[in-house]
Amino acid sequence: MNTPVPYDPQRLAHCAGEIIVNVRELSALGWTPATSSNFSRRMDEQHIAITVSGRDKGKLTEADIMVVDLDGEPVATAQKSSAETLLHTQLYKRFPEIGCVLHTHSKVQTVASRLYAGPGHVHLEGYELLKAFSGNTTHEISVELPVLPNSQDMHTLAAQVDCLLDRQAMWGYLIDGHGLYAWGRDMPEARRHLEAFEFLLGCELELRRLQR
Ligand SMILES: CSCCC(=O)C(=O)COP(=O)(O)O
Ligand SMILES: [Zn+2]
Repeated sequence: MNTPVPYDPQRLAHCAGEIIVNVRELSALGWTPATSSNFSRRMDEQHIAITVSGRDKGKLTEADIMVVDLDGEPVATAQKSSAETLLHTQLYKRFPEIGCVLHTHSKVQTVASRLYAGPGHVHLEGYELLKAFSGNTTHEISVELPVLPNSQDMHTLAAQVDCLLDRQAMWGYLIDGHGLYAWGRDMPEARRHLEAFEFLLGCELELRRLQR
């Protein structure tokens, strides 16, 4: 067994505080029902602060945030990290610039994932809000939000995500019948991307309803 690399407890307190404040707000919107969803923040090059599995995400305290290494192994704790830890660490490992990963289960995200699982992506085009995604300076672009088949095997899901990342730059993906992953360089950017996807998916669902 490898000796765990120590981390700065003050940095953990800072990251945990950021997660707690933001996730309470997301939870109040109804995006984390029934203990679903998970959240993480990069602490340094080797440590990730992430939610403990199974906790009520609307009532997070510091005791509900733990540390894992980039392989998802718990550091200096016997707690069990999110069942979906691998989907977080794969992003941190691959992209050193990623600082925050947010996963939610809103109704809009879940319904959209079911409707667009067939084509395997949601085509988002013509919206001013597309400028919310970092790197986009005009609404005259389109974004393909991938939709992956769900699996209880995180290695299967992570392999699918890796294939997508080989092909395209992206700030998030949906999992069929499950929810949305979104990320950014820090918490505000990850949150902006998450909110933009939620809003744009809501628009697409509303348009489909009106066009019926
Ligand atoms: C009750 S939700 C099922 C698991 C899930 O999808 C999720 O997001 C929460 O899992 P965690 O282990 O992170 O609590
Ligand atoms: Zn989930």
